[in-house]
Amino acid sequence: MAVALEDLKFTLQEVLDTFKSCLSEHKEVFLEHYVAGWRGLVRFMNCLGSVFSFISKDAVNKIQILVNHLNGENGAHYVTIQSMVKYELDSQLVDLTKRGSFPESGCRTLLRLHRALRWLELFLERLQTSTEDSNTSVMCSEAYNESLAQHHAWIIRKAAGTAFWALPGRATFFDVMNVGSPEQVMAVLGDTLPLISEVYQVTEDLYAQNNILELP
Ligand SMILES: CCCCCCCCCCCCC/C=C/[C@@H](O)[C@H](COP(=O)(O)O)NC(=O)CCCCCCCCCCCCCCC
Repeated sequence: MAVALEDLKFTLQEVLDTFKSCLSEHKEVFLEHYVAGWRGLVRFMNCLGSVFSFISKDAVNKIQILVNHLNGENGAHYVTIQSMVKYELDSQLVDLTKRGSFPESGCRTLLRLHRALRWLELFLERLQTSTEDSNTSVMCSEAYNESLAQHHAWIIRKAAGTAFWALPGRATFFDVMNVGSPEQVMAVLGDTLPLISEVYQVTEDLYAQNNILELP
């Protein structure tokens, strides 16, 4: 029952709001909220059709790895992304140069979602400046080519590129977002984009400082 009610009041606004609660006043990123934000995004993507299920499967898999860390016996080290990075690096729990003993480290797993967050940022920026006749598939693939694609093998790029053509048009896309009129969609985007960008940038800086932006 609780789940059904939650589904009923689902709107993209809430998902985007979750990203707002990610940052502490000291600019630490709470992993629990970060993961909750991703859960919501995946839920949204699932509403767009089954051609995206290979993408959501991978995202769900990665979300689950992080949740397992959070709920595991060392969960206290996983409260923020900052504490996770410190803990895993100090304890040598990360494969730094090639895949080996730690294929499910929090650091490498989160890095994949982090790169996808850049795609989201670029895509939402495009949506925000789009007009009625803008093409969502084009916006999506441009955002992808500028971000995630650079980290994907060609077979994945090909599959992703094909899926993007199945995206609904802008009007339907806005309906699925379920935040109201196009003007309200724009307002939500205007509110939220800076926060997503900030979460992205804080994470990017942290990974750069620790030299872990290219984890295998
Ligand atoms: C709205 C349409 C959704 C477009 C989604 C764009 C992202 C396309 C990503 C294609 C990933 C294909 C699946 C496989 C990926 C993995 O190979 C690859 C590498 O992992 P590995 O190092 O463990 O092997 N994984 C990844 O890069 C992580 C991908 C995570 C993708 C999450 C995408 C969530 C999208 C949420 C859409 C929400 C839209 C909201 C708009 C208002």
